[in-house]
Amino acid sequence: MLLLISPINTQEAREAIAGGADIIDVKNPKEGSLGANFPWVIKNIREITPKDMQVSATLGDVPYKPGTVSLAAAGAVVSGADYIKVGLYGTKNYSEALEVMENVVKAVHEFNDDATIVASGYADAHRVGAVDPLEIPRVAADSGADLAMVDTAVKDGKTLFDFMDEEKISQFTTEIHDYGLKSALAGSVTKEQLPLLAELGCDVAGIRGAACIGGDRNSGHIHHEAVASLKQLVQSL
Ligand SMILES: O=C[C@H](O)COP(=O)(O)O
Repeated sequence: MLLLISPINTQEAREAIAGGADIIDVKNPKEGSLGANFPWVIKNIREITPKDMQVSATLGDVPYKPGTVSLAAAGAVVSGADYIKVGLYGTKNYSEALEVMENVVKAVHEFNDDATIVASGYADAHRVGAVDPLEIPRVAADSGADLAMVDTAVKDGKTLFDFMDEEKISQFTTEIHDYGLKSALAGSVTKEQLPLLAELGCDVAGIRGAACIGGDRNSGHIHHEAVASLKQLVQSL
């Protein structure tokens, strides 16, 4: 299992790199669960990140606007991201989500054929009217993406497991593996939950809160010691 850590600026990115994160996921929590950051932040973080380490960028909790979202995807790739995450927030069903993802895949591949593309749904999709998370593996596979992910849309202390039980998570990871693709799981995941995530077939664990001092994704800051302790655990699994 790989450890994806979500910094908001270069200072936090340095901490995540020093702590041994596998993927540096540039994010802007002020704009939501998968909030997008600015192109210059992505560019600056790419510049300080070792070349063999992937830099991810979230495009936001995106609306059902395939043109807008594919333009954002192109912007993220041009800014240096080689791992593109799309939060399918404003898409209500499989066909809307597929339309957005197909256009993102096309836009990303115009600039970088090797980039990794992640279709992300939300475990608590019912709270915001988004597409059912169990549709995401099919959306990822049919659109040509590389990973299917779930996160939580509302960051109010509830975790992934408050909305998806072990059986549903397993169903999600098994389906995406059957397509020959990978799974990513997030949603206020704690260090203690990492062994269970690995057991349930998680290929990439996405974390911000648990990598921050005090464990708060908004008021805290990523610290290399917290990241190193997560990484040590992940490596032992
Ligand atoms: O991509 C993963 C997210 O950054 C997870 O953030 P969180 O651990 O604060 O829910």
